[in-house]
Amino acid sequence: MLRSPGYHQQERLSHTHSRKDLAGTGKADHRQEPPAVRGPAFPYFSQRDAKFLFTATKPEQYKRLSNPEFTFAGRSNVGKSSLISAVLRSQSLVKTSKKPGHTSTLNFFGLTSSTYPESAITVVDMPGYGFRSRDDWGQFIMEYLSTRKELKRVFLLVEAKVGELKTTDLSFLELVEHHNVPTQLLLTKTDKLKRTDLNIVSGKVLRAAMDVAPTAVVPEVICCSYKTKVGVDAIQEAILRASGVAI
Ligand SMILES: Nc1nc2c(ncn2[C@@H]2O[C@H](COP(=O)(O)OP(=O)(O)OP(=O)(O)O)[C@@H](O)[C@H]2O)c(=O)[nH]1
Ligand SMILES: [Mg+2]
Repeated sequence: MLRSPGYHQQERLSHTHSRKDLAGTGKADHRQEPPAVRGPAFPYFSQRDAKFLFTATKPEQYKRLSNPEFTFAGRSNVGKSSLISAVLRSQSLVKTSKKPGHTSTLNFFGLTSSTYPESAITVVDMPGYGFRSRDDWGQFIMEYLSTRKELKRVFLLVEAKVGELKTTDLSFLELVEHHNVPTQLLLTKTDKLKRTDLNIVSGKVLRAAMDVAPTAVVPEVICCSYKTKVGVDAIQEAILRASGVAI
């Protein structure tokens, strides 16, 4: 059972769009604030350095870790690696590229410091599905999602400007529903969209995801941008709350 208890009881985060918002007046908060990542999770993340743990292209290569694991998934070029580098506050460690299909292995990262030499959480960067993805990637994803006991939550990234879930996203959601993996939508590159459009897109995407994966999908979208750093604090907070780390 991979579901984290009580995830649905999360407090409302800034830059998030909950199911309640969608049914209501559309007064969700999507302010594009200046690049300041100073939410309640900031002390935890700022006191630790990102550390590359290992890389994997097949299940035998990913080691067992006792820490809760958070995996960033989504179509190629949606901004997974960029967002991880912002969340972990390490631009040099996580490689990004303008070209889709850049990340080609499953890359595992931890957070450590001299005071806390053992990382308490793991963040995983997935290769994108869709454009230029490997033929056997679907099988690899399936094995990872179905067997990885450490997996606490998947963040499924959808580019705000695309404005909808593609067939590959829907297939991915069917998988997480089948394997009962809590999955939270991140609407990315929100700097490219007007706030009013963002409200509409958040609602549309969340409803579509919940139709396919009503049990797995966390009923709250985080709107984020690597460029402006909006929503990075909300992702950090979601990670710590789902891990049971006190903040
Ligand atoms: N405008 C804007 N561009 C972004 C943002 N996040 C990422 N990008 C750009 O989008 C491109 C792809 O970013 P990556 O982080 O490498 O995307 P990815 O999902 O890891 O891609 P793959 O590894 O190929 O699957 C890069 O050129 C980034 O600079 C954002 O928030 N806003
Ligand atoms: Mg990448």
